[in-house]
Amino acid sequence: MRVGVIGAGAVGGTIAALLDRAGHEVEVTARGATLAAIAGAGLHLDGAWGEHTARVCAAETLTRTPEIAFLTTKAQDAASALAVNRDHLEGVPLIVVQNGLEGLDTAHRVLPGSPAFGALALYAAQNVEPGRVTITAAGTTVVDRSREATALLASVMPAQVTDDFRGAQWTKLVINMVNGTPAATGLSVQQTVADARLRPIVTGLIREAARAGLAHGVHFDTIQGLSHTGARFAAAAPLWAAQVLPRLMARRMGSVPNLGSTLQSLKRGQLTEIDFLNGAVVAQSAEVGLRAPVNQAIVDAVHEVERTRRFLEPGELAERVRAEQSARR
Ligand SMILES: NC(=O)C1=CN([C@@H]2O[C@H](COP(=O)(O)OP(=O)(O)OC[C@H]3O[C@@H](n4cnc5c(N)ncnc54)[C@H](OP(=O)(O)O)[C@@H]3O)[C@@H](O)[C@H]2O)C=CC1
Ligand SMILES: CC(C)(CO)C(=O)C(=O)O
Repeated sequence: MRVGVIGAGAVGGTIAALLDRAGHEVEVTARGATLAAIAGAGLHLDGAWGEHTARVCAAETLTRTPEIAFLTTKAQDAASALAVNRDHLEGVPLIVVQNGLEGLDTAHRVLPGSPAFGALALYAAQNVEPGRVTITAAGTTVVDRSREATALLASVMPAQVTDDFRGAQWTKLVINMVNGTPAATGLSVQQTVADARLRPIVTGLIREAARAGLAHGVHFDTIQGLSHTGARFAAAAPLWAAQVLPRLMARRMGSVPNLGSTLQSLKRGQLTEIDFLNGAVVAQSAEVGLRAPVNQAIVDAVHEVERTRRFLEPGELAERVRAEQSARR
């Protein structure tokens, strides 16, 4: 199949390399150092799904019209990345592999004539350097309704379809509550969950996300072991008891340190997706009259790190969270 991948970073690089290995005709879009690396030495994948160097076509924008396309940029780049590829994406099935709640709406807005489906990656991919990606933890991809896209992905990696993408998106948003604390501190997900000062923060983030979803009437689709019952537990249980949830999430990631995709952006000197993750929890909470001070404190902390390039010490972050909680009481 002719496949287009918009944004050959960690997730896009993984999808492109695995589909190339399976014999598909893959074209990726990339820019700067990533484009130069892929054009020169190919796209290199290693880790949980084996090693492969994909000699894929690479350009700043698509040069031909694919039969199916994947959008794999960070959420803040989605609209502009789609717009510059509009000529080759009109009418083409588009799979938006993105965290947060907005990717699919963005695709519908920018490309109203293209059938768009969401997808949620539950593996951990690290863009170790331009054109080189390592899978640090295997996991499935949950795909919104499209049997065609699910079959294509399932031929190269674990993938499953869901008919309740909104419920799955919210469950994934809850899972992504593990991203912010590493981005604020520079530590891995496993380290933040192991730290007695940071684990209550991660738990508080999860709790606020679960409460917001429930208040919006979301039925959380079960993914990666987190079910609607689990989300209700996260929302209602005392903080000490709910700490089992981040522990389970971290355990699923295995022993290879997982930075999470948000910290990876900071390590490359880029802005993050934090407004689309913890920022989404703050916004969704406000819509239903709830407060989300832990998420607000993390959004502020990560924006500070974006500006100053200085990670916060765990105790310092815990103090910021406490201050935000008492200010909003
Ligand atoms: N990494 C992971 O383990 C997981 C990530 N996700 C989600 O998947 C999505 C993608 O994340 P991830 O792969 O980590 O992100 P990356 O930052 O690694 O990759 C995104 C890539 O898109 C490129 N890009 C952005 N705009 C354009 C454009 N206009 N044209 C061409 N390329 C562009 C970026 O280039 P540049 O560097 O030049 O900006 C970058 O290489 C996010 O929503 C993330 O939350 C979900 C599950 C796991
Ligand atoms: C599931 C997880 C946490 C994997 O790293 C992810 O979605 C991310 O890093 O954005």
